[in-house]
Amino acid sequence: MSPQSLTLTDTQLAGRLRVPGAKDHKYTRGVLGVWAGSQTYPGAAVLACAAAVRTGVGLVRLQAPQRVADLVLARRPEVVPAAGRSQALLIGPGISAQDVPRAAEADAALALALGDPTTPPLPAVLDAGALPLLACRLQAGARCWPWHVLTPHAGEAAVLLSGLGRRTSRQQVEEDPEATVRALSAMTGATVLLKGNPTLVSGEGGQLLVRLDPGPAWLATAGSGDVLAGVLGALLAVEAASWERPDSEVYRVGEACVTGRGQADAAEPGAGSPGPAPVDPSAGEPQAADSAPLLHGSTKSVLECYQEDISRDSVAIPSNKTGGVKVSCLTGLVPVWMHPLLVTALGGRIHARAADICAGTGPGRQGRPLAALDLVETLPAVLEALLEAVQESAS
Ligand SMILES: NC(=O)C1=CN([C@@H]2O[C@H](COP(=O)(O)OP(=O)(O)OC[C@H]3O[C@@H](n4cnc5c(N)ncnc54)[C@H](O)[C@@H]3O)[C@@H](O)[C@H]2O)[C@@H](O)CC1
Ligand SMILES: Nc1ncnc2c1ncn2[C@@H]1O[C@H](COP(=O)(O)OP(=O)(O)O)[C@@H](O)[C@H]1O
Repeated sequence: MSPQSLTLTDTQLAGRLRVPGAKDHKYTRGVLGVWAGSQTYPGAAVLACAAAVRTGVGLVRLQAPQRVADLVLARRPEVVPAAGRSQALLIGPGISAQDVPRAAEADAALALALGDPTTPPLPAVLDAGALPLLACRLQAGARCWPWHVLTPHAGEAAVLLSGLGRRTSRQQVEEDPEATVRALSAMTGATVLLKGNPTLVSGEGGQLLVRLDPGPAWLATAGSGDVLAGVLGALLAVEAASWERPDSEVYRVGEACVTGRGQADAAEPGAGSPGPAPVDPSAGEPQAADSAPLLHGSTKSVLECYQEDISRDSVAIPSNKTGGVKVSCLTGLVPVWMHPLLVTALGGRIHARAADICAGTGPGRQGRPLAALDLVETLPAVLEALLEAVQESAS
């Protein structure tokens, strides 16, 4: 694949949003495990957890020192300050290497997110204090997968690149953010959102780049990146939860991988290709042609989709079922390997739109200062507007 730069509309991005169905409960809507906040930076955990809750995840679990947990609960009593199974992780806001015990906890969570030969990786947002820890683990031989979303600002990107052996200054990152974000994606294997103006997302080893509307410069305020991390964490958890449903897209992709269905669609991209036949959830597990390792609808099956040497261009699926809307992207079909990029870009877009509302910016309007917590309270309205846009484009 040659390097590509994608332009994605709000409606295309919003197609990745999921509306809960009648049979959903909190565990099917996504559980996010958060390692954020420390004695020095307790507020980062408040902002990240509140943002995740307001983005619409089923449950947020927090692993943090008591004082941090107390502050989070005072603001968001929905958060559960205890360990348990999570479908996605958010690691790093408000954690620094100087706080050695707290950094060690984050590092243990990072090991969980990265997986090992016996345990598959988990989708995870790796922000702030998680990034230097990641550099060490990558130097020791670990590798990210596309559902690891890194969210450095220019300073953190410089430290991360340097930690990976490419000595880079913050100034160099700011001079060439595109080269930086592509290099980080290539060197880590992750999806990378480089914050700032511009805000750029790169995936597929740096081959794909999305340039996002950065939002107003009022966003340059303490904690707004922690809010973005919470939004992204929630989106990943919702996405990962959907993999466990027998009628999910990934379940269907798994079927396409095993049976070869879907390849014909890719040969004739666009123009309303129907994609693999829908799975009838009432019919029990669909039968695969050979063995059915990809049909369990779990994180493992998603991992196998990436690990199998499938022809990437041939695994195309009809996009998201939100209201039966087709989210056309490039060809009218959204290949599974583009999902992390789209979900990450969607998070960035939600964040920027929330900022526009809070700051009151728009054509000819300079707006007003915003505070990071204001962004959080605006998130439901942003999500509602995006979902409405998807519905309108379908009708
Ligand atoms: N209320 C809170 O608890 C807050 C906690 N925060 C946490 O504070 C910790 C330290 O965060 P910092 O970002 O200040 O990192 P640092 O203080 O470690 O800054 C690292 C370097 O990056 C540069 N830098 C900082 N922001 C930049 C940007 N947006 N673009 C380019 N360069 C930039 C700085 O000049 C510095 O050279 C993180 O864990 C973060 O999550 C911040 O999010 C602020 C709010
Ligand atoms: N000049 C700017 N224009 C638009 N957005 C900006 C600008 N500067 C920073 N931002 C955005 O503000 C957020 C700041 O995040 P970050 O640097 O992590 O702050 P914090 O660590 O305080 O949360 C990012 O989303 C970034 O893209």
